[in-house]
Amino acid sequence: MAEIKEFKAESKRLLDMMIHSIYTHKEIFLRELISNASDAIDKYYLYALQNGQTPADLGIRIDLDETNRTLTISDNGIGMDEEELEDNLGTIAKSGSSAFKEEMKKKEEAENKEIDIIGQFGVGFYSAFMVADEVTVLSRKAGSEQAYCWKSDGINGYTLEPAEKEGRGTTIILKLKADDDMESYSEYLNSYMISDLVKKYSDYIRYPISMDVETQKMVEGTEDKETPEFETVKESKVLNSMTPLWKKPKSEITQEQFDQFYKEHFVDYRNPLETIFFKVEGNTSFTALLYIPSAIPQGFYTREYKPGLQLYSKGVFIENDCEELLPGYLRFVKGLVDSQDLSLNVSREMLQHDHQLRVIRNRIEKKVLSELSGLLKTDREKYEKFWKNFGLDLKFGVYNAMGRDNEKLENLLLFHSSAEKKPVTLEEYVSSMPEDQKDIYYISGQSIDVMDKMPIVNRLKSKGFQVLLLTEEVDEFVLQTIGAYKEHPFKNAAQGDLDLDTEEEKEALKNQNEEHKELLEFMKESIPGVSQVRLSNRLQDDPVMLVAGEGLSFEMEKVFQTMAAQSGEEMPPMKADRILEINPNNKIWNVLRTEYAVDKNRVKEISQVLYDQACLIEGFPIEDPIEYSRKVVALLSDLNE
Ligand SMILES: Nc1ncnc2c1ncn2[C@@H]1O[C@H](COP(=O)(O)OP(=O)(O)OP(=O)(O)O)[C@@H](O)[C@H]1O
Repeated sequence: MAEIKEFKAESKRLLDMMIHSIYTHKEIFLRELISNASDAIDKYYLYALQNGQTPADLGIRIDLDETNRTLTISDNGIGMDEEELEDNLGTIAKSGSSAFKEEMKKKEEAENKEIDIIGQFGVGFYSAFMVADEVTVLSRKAGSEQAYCWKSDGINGYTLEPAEKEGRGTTIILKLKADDDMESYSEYLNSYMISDLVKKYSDYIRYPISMDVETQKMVEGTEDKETPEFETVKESKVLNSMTPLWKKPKSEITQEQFDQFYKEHFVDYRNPLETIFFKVEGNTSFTALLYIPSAIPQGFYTREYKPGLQLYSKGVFIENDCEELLPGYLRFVKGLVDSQDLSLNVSREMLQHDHQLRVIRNRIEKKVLSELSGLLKTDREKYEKFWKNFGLDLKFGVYNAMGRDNEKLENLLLFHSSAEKKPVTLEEYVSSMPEDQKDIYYISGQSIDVMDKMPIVNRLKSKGFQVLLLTEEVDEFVLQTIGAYKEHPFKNAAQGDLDLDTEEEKEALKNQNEEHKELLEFMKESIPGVSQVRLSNRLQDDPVMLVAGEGLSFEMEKVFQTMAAQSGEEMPPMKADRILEINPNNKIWNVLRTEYAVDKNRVKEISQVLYDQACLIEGFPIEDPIEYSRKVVALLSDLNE
């Protein structure tokens, strides 16, 4: 009987912690052991080259034995001698791989691109004890005839003794724990489960990982029968695809392969709209394969939608949906990042330094934006398709940045133009402005058609000015955040003074307002809620219009009201200043003037009806519809008198 050696004291504590708390998913034990096997083969590869041997048939094997409840992982890598087994597996957190890397560095052979060691902490091996209550390691070092057997239950120490083994390498046998209420360890004996785990975590390990899997085969000699017979046979199958698509040079990848990869990995049956593939070399080197979907992803607007990119470290899968890799407004981007420079924490489940992530995220952001800007210039139709799906996200990007880095996104924005009858960029708007136009005009509303017919829009159009017709709630906030584009301020056409009149027109209007000051004041007093009633040249044919004062616009008021209603919280009412403008060229103005001399009460009634009408045009509910209807009918009835 071999002598039982104790784990070193600190190792004992670490082991317990390992098994119970470092990893959140028990299944990653397979990833750890496969990564170790792959590292060992890498090391052998180098050893073989240095010793004039030709490495051949390198690979990893998985064997499942239901009867004995064992899962075995074998590799034909470098193997371990007695001392290494003792050192590497008897002391937790002593990584032979990091010692190897140090040595490599010293020899300045680390340049050798073939060597890309995954292990660094010296704890991964122990994850085996999360699923096994006995682990046996049979190992024979390359160049030695003697093998050794290390065995442990993970609690009481380990035994180490000479053993027999054919060929070099390491075989690790896990005796799986018995199933309990919390966990079914038996599932690690299921070949489908193991295939899935290899695909998930170790698909891009560059040596073949093979396993016997059951397949249906036609029984020989039955092919000519009416119903050919089938039998279940076990066949060795390679489970991993080995070379990650993104590790190939761009010139060797077809768009079809990119598309196929997207569809397989990112749950979409459509081809992506755009593929972005790039590598960055430097302090933080990485490869990114990104996609812009051609349609809004399923559940995009629900809480369940998980933004973020897949993260790989040296081809080994680390996590899905890594949000830190993307700014929020690019949450529609799908794809992955693979970096060899990430400082992962011990469990490889979390990233330690957000600095590296920030570097990667900034590069990704820049790249995506420059690709979008290229698309806007070279393929407008495609860009507009993108804009239709994800333009809202870019707008939120502007809004949430609160005026920081406006230049980053402002040139990618599109708004519907009254002149072009299609979306235009701010650059396009400004470059088609007549010389006497100072401001960029916009108006907000529910429908482009309705806004396009609005009196003020017609007025601006008649002067050769185009108007941006905004339909989304966030639009006005976005323009306010930007403030001005190329020194042209944004101006809400339905708000404040537009300063469109000539000096003479301004003078004439001022005089008119002065002359009828008393009537206008009387009207104001008759309408609760308005801050001013005035004559205006803003209107062409229509009798009245409701205009907001400087500050809050009507559309913003509506947005705040909706927000307050949704939150259910008591908020102080956010109200835009209401100004009623009257067209002095409309017949109603004459009526008001005449009636003011004879029947002030009637002027009061007409004023209130006009105000309610202006509210309706602006999309506000009228306060007392019954009263409004009574007044209209009364006024109509008067026509016959
Ligand atoms: N299959 C193997 N063949 C040869 N050596 C191995 C094998 N598995 C483990 N080792 C040795 O045991 C050491 C400890 O392995 P362990 O998985 O605990 O740590 P690591 O791989 O170095 O780091 P990490 O914690 O990042 O996985 C390794 O560094 C390696 O030297």
